[in-house]
Amino acid sequence: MEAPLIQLKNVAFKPQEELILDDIQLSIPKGKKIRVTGASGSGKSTLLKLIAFLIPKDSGTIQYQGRDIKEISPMDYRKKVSYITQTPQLFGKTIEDNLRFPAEVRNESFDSERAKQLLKDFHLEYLELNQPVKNLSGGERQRVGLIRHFMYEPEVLLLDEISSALDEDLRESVWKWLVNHAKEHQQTIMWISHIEDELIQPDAEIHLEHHTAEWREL
Ligand SMILES: Nc1ncnc2c1ncn2[C@@H]1O[C@H](COP(=O)(O)OP(=O)(O)OP(=O)(O)O)[C@@H](O)[C@H]1O
Repeated sequence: MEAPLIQLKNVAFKPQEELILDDIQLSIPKGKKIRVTGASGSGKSTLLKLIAFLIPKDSGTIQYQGRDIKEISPMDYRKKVSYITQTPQLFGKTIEDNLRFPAEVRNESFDSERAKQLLKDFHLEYLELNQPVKNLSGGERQRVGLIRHFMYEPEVLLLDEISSALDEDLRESVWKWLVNHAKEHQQTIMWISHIEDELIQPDAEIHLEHHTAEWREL
C-alpha cells in the first residue's frame, strides 16, 4: 500500500488547557478530495491550521511524506501545502503586489503571464495587474487571495470556507476549476463547508466530534 501523504499520530490541541482536539489519528492519501465536517466549534479550522503548520500542536506528530513537518523548512512546506482562508489578507497597493509575493519571498522572478492567465481563469480578466486592491469587492478579493496560492503549484490545498463571498455562478465556476486543476496536477484537496456539497463529490470525509476525528471513505 502507498504510504500516506499526511499522517497525524496522537495529535492534540489544548490551548490554555482547554481541550479542542485530542488523540487525532489520520492517514491522508495523496490525490484525494476530502470534505471536513463537524459542528460549529468542533475544530475543523484548527485541524487544517495544524496540518498547515500555522499553529503548533500540543502533542503527537504530523508527518508529510514520512517526515515530521517540524523538520521541513517553512518555506518548502508553504510551497507544498497551502492553507486558504475565506478572508485573505491582501497587502501592498496593487494586485501585482499580491501575486508577486510568492516569487519575491523565494527571490525568483515574477511570472506575469501566469498571473494574467489565472486572473482569466477566475473571471477577473477585466482587472489590470497594476489596479489598486483597496477598491476590490469581497468576491474579487477572495479570488485574488486564491490566485496567489496558484502562482506556484501546491501539492495540498486546505480550503477554509473559501467561496463564502462568491455568488452561485462564480462559486460553481471556481470549484470546477479547482477540481479539474487538482485532478490534472494530482493535488490533494481538503475543504470545510457545506456550500460546496452540490458542486464537488468527495472521495472521503473527516468528521470531527467529541474532540476527535473519524475518517470515512465515501
Ligand atoms: N488559539 C486558540 N485558543 C483558544 N481557543 C481556541 C484557539 N483556536 C481555536 N480555539 C477554539 O477551538 C474551538 C474550535 O475552533 P474552530 O475554529 O477550529 O472550529 P470550527 O469547527 O472550524 O468552527 P466553525 O464551523 O464555527 O467555523 C473553538 O471553540 C475555538 O474558540
